[in-house]
Amino acid sequence: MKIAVVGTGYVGLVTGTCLSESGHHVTCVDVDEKKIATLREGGIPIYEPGLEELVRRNARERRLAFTTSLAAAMRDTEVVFIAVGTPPGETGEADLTHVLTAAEQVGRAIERYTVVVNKSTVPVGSCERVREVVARSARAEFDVVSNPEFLKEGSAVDDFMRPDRVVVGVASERARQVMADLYQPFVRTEQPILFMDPRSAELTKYAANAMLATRISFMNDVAALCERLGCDVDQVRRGMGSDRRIGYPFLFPGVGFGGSCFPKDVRAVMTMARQLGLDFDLLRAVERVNERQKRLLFDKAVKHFGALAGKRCALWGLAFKPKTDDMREAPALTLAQLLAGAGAEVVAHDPVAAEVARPLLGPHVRLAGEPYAAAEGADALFLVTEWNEFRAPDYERLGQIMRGKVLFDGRNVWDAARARAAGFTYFGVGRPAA
Ligand SMILES: NC(=O)c1ccc[n+]([C@@H]2O[C@H](COP(=O)([O-])OP(=O)(O)OC[C@H]3O[C@@H](n4cnc5c(N)ncnc54)[C@H](O)[C@@H]3O)[C@@H](O)[C@H]2O)c1
Ligand SMILES: O=c1ccn([C@@H]2O[C@H](COP(=O)(O)OP(=O)(O)O[C@H]3O[C@H](CO)[C@@H](O)[C@H](O)[C@H]3O)[C@@H](O)[C@H]2O)c(=O)[nH]1
Repeated sequence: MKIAVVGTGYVGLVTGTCLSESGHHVTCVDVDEKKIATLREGGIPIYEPGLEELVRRNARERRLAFTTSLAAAMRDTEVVFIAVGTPPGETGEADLTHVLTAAEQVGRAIERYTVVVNKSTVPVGSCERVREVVARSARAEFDVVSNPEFLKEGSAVDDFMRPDRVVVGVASERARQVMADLYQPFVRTEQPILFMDPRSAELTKYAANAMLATRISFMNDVAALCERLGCDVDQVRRGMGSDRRIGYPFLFPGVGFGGSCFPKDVRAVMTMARQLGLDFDLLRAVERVNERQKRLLFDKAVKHFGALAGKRCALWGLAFKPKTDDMREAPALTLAQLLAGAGAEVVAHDPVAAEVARPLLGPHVRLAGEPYAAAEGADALFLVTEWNEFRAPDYERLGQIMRGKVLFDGRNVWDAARARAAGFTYFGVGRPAA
């Protein structure tokens, strides 16, 4: 099939590349000329494991192309994906400006039967709004389909290639067949394509993210309880997760959830509910717990040190999760700002996200090119993002180069007993004090 993808961000670029990998001819479009130039030169504008190699190969084999011209990308196209950003508007509702602009441009370029697939995360009813906008200028028949994306950053290619399920909200049999053909290579084992009405598909995306965020805030509250009761949240988590009705994923307590999706999608669901006269109290609590959690390591440091002025604090990890350079709503930003605001000297290291983080951190946070360089002379070391290279630190070396011997492990990945045996004061999240 000939496919166009509008928007070459995390979702659009992964979608376009994976579809070309399955043999289709894909043209990715973006208004950002710099992104398109980078892609045309064989680079990729984001860090996503495994993606660059796939982009290069499919481009070389002429199944994947990049352009800033949507009209050119849509020539003879049977399917066009819309994968542009839906940032939160002022009231918390998803801002549809980019989606509707893209829909308008797509409408003008339609010259043959086309399936318009919305992949962006959008409020219920958006599919219908896209249909109305496209209808104003389309010169041929078309259908609009809702196909929310569930990939996670850091494992996006794998998630797309082997999805737990594919959700397709579709009203027409013709479009349903096109979508079934398109996704068939990715659901060859037992994973289903779940066909449903477009409104239900749109809500499924928000409900899934809100549920996952709820699990995380729930565990962060369980961790707080553990600290006060002298329990170990790791053991409680294992005990809970082994119940098949609960399961293990997304039960890790930490420094709060960040990223471009959970915070904005939780807010969007609350706004959607409020506009309908419903109070989604549960999600208000999820958000409140998350705000508290982003401050947790700072509060622990204040409790331990008293005043932080003049203390040197080293941060390992800045990205909102490992294996990405995405800094959107990263908990590290909150921690760095709080520490710097309290007069501490902050030095941070991230293996990938440092350049993206630099302008967001402000002048008071220094970046180090290497983890131990960040820890040099520090009074305390904070683990914020659990990159693999931070998981087994050299405690002896840290003991020699740090000024103080205090560790704040925001992800519970360090061995508390080993750290304490090496003379460190160790604080985790929901782990018992020594
Ligand atoms: N990032 C994720 O992990 C993820 C996962 C699932 C769903 N989503 C959802 O997918 C959507 C896209 O997210 P993202 O993270 O890929 O966004 P992004 O900000 O990384 O990328 C969006 C891209 O769209 C481009 N764009 C905007 N308007 C355009 C237009 N009219 N024509 C062409 N290009 C245009 C922008 O220049 C940008 O490059 C959002 O709704 C998001 O909520 C994101
Ligand atoms: O047990 C856990 C799991 C995650 N997190 C945090 O939660 C945030 C989000 O992590 P993750 O979900 O792995 O990354 P995203 O790329 O934001 O993916 C989420 O958001 C995407 C955009 O909607 C969806 O497509 C995915 O299914 C959904 O997992 C990060 O800050 C993680 O550190 C925890 O604190 N504890």
